[in-house]
Amino acid sequence: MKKLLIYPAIDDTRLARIQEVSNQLTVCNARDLSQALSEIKDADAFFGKITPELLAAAENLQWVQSPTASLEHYVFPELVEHPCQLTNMRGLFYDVIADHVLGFVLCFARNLHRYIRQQYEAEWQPIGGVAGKPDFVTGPGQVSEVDRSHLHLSDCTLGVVGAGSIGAEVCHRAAAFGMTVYAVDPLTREVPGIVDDVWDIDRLPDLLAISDFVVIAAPHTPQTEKLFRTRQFRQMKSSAYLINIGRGAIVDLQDLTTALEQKEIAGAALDVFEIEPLPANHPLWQMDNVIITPHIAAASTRVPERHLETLLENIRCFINGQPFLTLADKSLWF
Ligand SMILES: NC(=O)c1ccc[n+]([C@@H]2O[C@H](COP(=O)([O-])OP(=O)(O)OC[C@H]3O[C@@H](n4cnc5c(N)ncnc54)[C@H](O)[C@@H]3O)[C@@H](O)[C@H]2O)c1
Ligand SMILES: O=C(O)[C@H](O)CO
Repeated sequence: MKKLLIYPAIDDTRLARIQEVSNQLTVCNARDLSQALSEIKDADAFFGKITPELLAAAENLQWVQSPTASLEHYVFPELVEHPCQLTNMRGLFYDVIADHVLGFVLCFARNLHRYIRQQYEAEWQPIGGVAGKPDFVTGPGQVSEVDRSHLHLSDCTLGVVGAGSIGAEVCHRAAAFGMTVYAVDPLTREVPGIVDDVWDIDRLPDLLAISDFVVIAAPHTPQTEKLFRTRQFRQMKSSAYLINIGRGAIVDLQDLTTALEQKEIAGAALDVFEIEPLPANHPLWQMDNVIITPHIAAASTRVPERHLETLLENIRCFINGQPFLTLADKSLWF
């Protein structure tokens, strides 16, 4: 009989669902650290927050399940060296975060974030127009400044950095809006039906140079930390927008602030930040070309059930000796 240790303890409802999975599994839901330290000795599997102390006490551990998709605060050198397999919670948020990204894209394309600010002031002012003189309607074939200030999405290119489950769904949704879509990724070579040729990450400068919207959907890894600095912003079009729903550590916050102040890029929509919460006195809060959401892009009524389903499926795989649904490479952090 295999033994699964859970620590910190989970609620009775989820525990009952786990116990239903198999009669070949003993489940221990540790109430405190001292119980976890004694129970991990003969545990085969672990779900929760593993630490160097717990890992050192384990004599038979074969599998560790992280409760999060991201692993940057989870892996440590002894875990990387340990022979156990590590699985994460990727793949749960693909649709809801892609919706969040397209919400940002639509705001920038149609200036919705700026019109909402104007609405608070009862200000009737087409963006791009002269105050008090709406010049939206011009002669046949004439394009006004107001026209130019509102993007036609099917004229736009969206570039995705990280074509995993979230990045691929962003590609699908952007293509449905008629956008041209490109992506870079170190491993994925195709987003079926949308991008035949996902470029290797060394073509990031090419992606930045052609994109009207750059979407970061990559994990925080040693390779992606501060991947976006002044140099990368300068490689982007000055009319382009940056969207980050991956991890804050991928974008240097000071360099981004400077790039926005100096109009090296047109704007940014950010769900994640190098410093969270973003300090109340940070200049980004006051910029009308910046949209800020407080790390909630994954918030959804469906995610908790998917989270549990992923855990249950990985438990089934473990018991039956099948490949895990969400195996991670411990040394790569994803
Ligand atoms: N904003 C949020 O609340 C929120 C919620 C969930 C996940 N996330 C973040 O989104 C990330 C992606 O989630 P997912 O479910 O799509 O994971 P995933 O594992 O399916 O996809 C990650 C993709 O990033 C690629 N990648 C790795 N290194 C890269 C690099 N150097 N450059 C470009 N791409 C790289 C991987 O090859 C993979 O295709 C997570 O790791 C997490 O950090 C954020
Ligand atoms: O990585 C994850 O699981 C999400 O970002 C929630 O923190």
